[in-house]
Amino acid sequence: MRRPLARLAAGYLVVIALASLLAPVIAPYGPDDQDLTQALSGPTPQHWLGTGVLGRDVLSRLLFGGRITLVGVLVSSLLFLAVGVPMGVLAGYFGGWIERVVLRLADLVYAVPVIIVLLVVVAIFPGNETAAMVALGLLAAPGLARIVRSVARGVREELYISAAKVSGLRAVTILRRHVLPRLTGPIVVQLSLFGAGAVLLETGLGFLGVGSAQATWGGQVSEASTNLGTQPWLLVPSGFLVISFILALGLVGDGIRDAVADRHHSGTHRPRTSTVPSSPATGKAGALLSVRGLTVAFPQYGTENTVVSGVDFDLMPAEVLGIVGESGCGKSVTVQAVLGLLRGGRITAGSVVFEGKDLTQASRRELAAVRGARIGWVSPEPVASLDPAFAVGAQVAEVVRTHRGCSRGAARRRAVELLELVRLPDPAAVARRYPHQLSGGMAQRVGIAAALAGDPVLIIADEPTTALDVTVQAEILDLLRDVGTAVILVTHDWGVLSDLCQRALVMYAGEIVEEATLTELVRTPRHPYTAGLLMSSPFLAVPGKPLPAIEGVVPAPADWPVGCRFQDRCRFAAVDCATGPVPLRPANGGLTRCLHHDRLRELDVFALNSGVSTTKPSSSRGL
Ligand SMILES: Nc1ncnc2c1ncn2[C@@H]1O[C@H](COP(=O)(O)OP(=O)(O)OP(=O)(O)O)[C@@H](O)[C@H]1O
Repeated sequence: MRRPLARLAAGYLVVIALASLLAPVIAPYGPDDQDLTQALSGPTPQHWLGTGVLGRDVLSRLLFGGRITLVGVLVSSLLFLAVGVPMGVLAGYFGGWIERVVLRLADLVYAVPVIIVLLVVVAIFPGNETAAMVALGLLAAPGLARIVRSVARGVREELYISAAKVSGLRAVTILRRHVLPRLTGPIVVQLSLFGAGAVLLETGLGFLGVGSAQATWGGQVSEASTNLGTQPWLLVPSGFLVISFILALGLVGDGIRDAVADRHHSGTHRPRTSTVPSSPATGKAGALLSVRGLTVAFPQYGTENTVVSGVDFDLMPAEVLGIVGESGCGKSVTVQAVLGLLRGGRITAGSVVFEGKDLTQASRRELAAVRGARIGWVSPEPVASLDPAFAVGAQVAEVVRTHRGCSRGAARRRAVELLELVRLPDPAAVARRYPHQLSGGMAQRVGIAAALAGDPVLIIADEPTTALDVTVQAEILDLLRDVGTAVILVTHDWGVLSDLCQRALVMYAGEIVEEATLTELVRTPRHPYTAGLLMSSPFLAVPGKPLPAIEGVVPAPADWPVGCRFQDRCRFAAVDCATGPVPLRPANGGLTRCLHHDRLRELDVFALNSGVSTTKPSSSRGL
């Protein structure tokens, strides 16, 4: 309802449907009332939309005609849905022989010329348009099944479906709760396309003179076309009605599709923003980005599961900030929330103030203007983040054009400049290559070039070097250091962190447990989790000694304990750690969420670090 065009179109469809329904009450004449003295009159005070060849009132015939046309469209659309959706969902979700049968059936139906079948049907049931519409719905359903099947197949692979299966949910429940809602968008779009096609087909049958003998929209178009020479006006009312109806169906379909997409993909930002209470706390003066109280939840079995809670941090211009932690601690979700890229989840509280504007309150358009232009994104999977169907130069040029609005030629030249900037040898030749012709390191450079295309002031890089070998890693890190923008670097690798970052946040179980400059963090960790991470880093391994590991695993969001979330894995845990939430408090020049950080001096990591400089020697990366 927030989309004005879709709302207008929906209102128009409702008016047309109501007017058709109330035709016996509101039509000025009966559909077949004749007045031969007024034949082909054009608009007059008695006949607002003119009359046909037998002097029948055009407005009345269109109103009555709507009843037959719309019922036909409704019947065929219901059949289209009732047959196509279950076929597609079952084929996509269960696969196997069901899928094979559905696909073969769809192939078979595709091979049948629809219009011939419909002509046969109207020949068998003369003048019965509903029979033709039933046939149309049945013939189009396998096409819908094919589309639904491919989307359902994608959804089937999602981890949460596996989790739902593992947790014993019945297939019907999984299909109803988890699969069907994700299919709404494509189904609505297909339905609006089909509805438009059905109206056109009904009009076509009327035009061919094989439709209903009663007044229909198609019949009106047919009558108008045979009298085009004597009364061209006659085509205006029926033509306008058919065209505007189809247009309105398309707009409503697109509106619903976008609304569904918002809910499932980026609803985080726009429609729900009014429900997000902004944190009263303001950011640090001069900060480029200030995140306060950021809390993110994902839907799970009818409720919402908070996976990141109360994240606060500031990023100054040109600062390089690291976010470190084990897998599943919430690093990626945090940066995705900053970018408004949460898929399926939403921000339930907090603010993300970037250049003075709270992105959680920004409209989709405002967000699109920030993403790519002011904030660049470097993906963890360089090759997968490039479209295999296009040369990489064209892909970078596309981003340049989007943000600069320049000509194609200028965008191509800038793309080559950017490829040169990221130190790709022979950038003009690389620009012509496709992603599969690049190594991982080259693809990541192209990814960085694309991130730089809008001249951003901040680059968010989520595990940018994980998929690369060590020497290429070093080159990519050098590149990120030299781009001159602020950088948020998500990593679980202390080497990468110490190579690039001035300051780091340590995340554990969805919250920041420590924040400090990198030197401080490494020399004197303020949280046992940081100390554990450091001690288990291969960079600090002592030859001949087993690498210490933190016992246990990160608790799943649903199992976060009351109080300190690290308590179950912590050797310093005491009674007070479990009594209530532990706030992030200043300690030794940084921030910690540990009540007993003083006891960390008992750990080996201090001994290991004494005398270790974080200014790395040029021959080795990291600590
Ligand atoms: N789409 C999703 N739906 C439901 N839960 C999700 C989704 N994405 C992430 N989560 C949950 O959010 C939590 C944080 O995940 P996140 O990916 O941010 O961790 P991470 O620290 O970046 O780990 P990694 O280094 O493995 O990416 C995890 O418990 C994860 O299961």
